[in-house]
Amino acid sequence: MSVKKHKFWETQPVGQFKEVGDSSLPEGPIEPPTPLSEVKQEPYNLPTPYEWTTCDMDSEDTCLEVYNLLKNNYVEDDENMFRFNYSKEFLRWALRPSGYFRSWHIGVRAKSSKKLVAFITGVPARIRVRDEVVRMAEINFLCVHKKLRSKRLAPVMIKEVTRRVHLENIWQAAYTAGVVLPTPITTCQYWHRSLNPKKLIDVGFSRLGARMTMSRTIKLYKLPDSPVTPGFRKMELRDVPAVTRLLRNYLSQFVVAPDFDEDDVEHWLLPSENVVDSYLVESPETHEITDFCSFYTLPSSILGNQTYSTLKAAYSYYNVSTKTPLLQLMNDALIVAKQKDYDVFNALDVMQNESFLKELKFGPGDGQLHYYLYNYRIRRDLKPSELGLVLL
Ligand SMILES: CCCCCCCCCCCCCC(=O)CSCCNC(=O)CCNC(=O)[C@H](O)C(C)(C)COP(=O)(O)OP(=O)(O)OC[C@H]1O[C@@H](n2cnc3c(N)ncnc32)[C@H](O)[C@@H]1OP(=O)(O)O
Ligand SMILES: CN(C)Cc1n[nH]c2ccc(-c3ccc(F)cc3OCCn3ccnc3)cc12
Repeated sequence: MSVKKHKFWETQPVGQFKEVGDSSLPEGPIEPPTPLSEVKQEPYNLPTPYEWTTCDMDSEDTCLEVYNLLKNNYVEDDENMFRFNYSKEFLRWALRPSGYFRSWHIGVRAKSSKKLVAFITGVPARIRVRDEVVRMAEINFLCVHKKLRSKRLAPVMIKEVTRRVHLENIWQAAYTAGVVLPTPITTCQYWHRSLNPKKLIDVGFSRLGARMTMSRTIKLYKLPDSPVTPGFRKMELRDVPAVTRLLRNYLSQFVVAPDFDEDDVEHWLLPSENVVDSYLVESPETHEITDFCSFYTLPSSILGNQTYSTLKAAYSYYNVSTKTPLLQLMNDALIVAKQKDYDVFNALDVMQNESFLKELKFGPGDGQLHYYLYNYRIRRDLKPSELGLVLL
């Protein structure tokens, strides 16, 4: 039982720590929707020196401001050696799916300097929880400038994005965090597969194994020069209907998963240079599409290293295997990532990922990623293998 005081989160419609284990509480929304006329019409108050701003990600200048705020102030690993460095094109992709609301791309500026000092976003998504498809907001990119931390700005930003989501008649949300908050629906481990072990050791991401030399380590992680599966190729626009069928069928086995339609698949899974890569297996005999794998590109800045400034990382996204063994499919994903000069391939232990992690020489990461639902209780917390949702 956690004794931590969550002064803000205790006021929110989320599972509270003291309720953990009380399976008498019904599954579903914690609070009913409010009539739209009763939703607060005006923004929450910020401390005097600050003002709200809506960030138009189509604007090159604004997108650059958001990029720089995150590049300098967003998530770091536990040892503060790396910081996510989401690219501008990645941010535009992540924040503008079909049906997005510009008003959910919320910034805070200092009134005097007009500098962007904080950010939080939502994008609309249809998330299935068991048999219920729920319209939700996926909340992400919460960031307060390092100089403005511990001033209780985050709760104001969370309340403001909640208010703007409510105005669109959406009452649930999904989000993930590396920190424990009331109350995770599941807690995942992340794993790393070295592709460029020399660089990873040089920058301190990995350590040379005991009784291992560098050349032995390079050999250990060596991969073939090209994919081994016949019919393995990049996804194209014409594949959207087949990939949608394949993915919907695969995701139906999980307790929580996105309810992707063809529009969603076109946006989230069609390859986009330096943002998202997706491949499929088209049977050379029948031309049926039998398997699919994808990863997104999220570099991390390397803090305080003279030689290298950036870690090029691929993150496992959605993968479906119906004919090709998942192990072989994911090994082909590793092979193309290595071909494209990624340093490391990361994966969470969600979906069926656990079945390939150890065998493909992934090593465990040093932290966890917690998944949360807002205003939606589920009967008991899930195993990572019951989760079919990957947030960026
Ligand atoms: C119906 C629609 C609903 C939509 C909304 C749904 C909910 C969406 C929720 C958001 C989901 C975002 C998902 C996402 O973006 C992915 S998680 C990544 C979050 N961002 C970072 O870690 C970047 C670096 N850190 C920062 O910028 C600051 O430390 C942040 C801004 C994180 C906190 O700023 P700060 O200056 O360090 O702290 P105060 O302002 O003084 O505030 C302290 C309070 O904030 C609570 N806190 C700390 N970290 C949090 C986190 N990651 N989520 C939620 N709450 C978080 C903390 O527990 C405390 O509340 P408590 O006293 O109750 O414990
Ligand atoms: C998901 N999305 C919301 C971003 C996000 N927020 N908080 C996080 C905490 C961990 C991971 C994560 C997820 C998968 C993974 F393989 C490695 C990870 O972090 C490694 C540690 N690290 C942090 C920064 N640079 C390296 C992502 C996130």
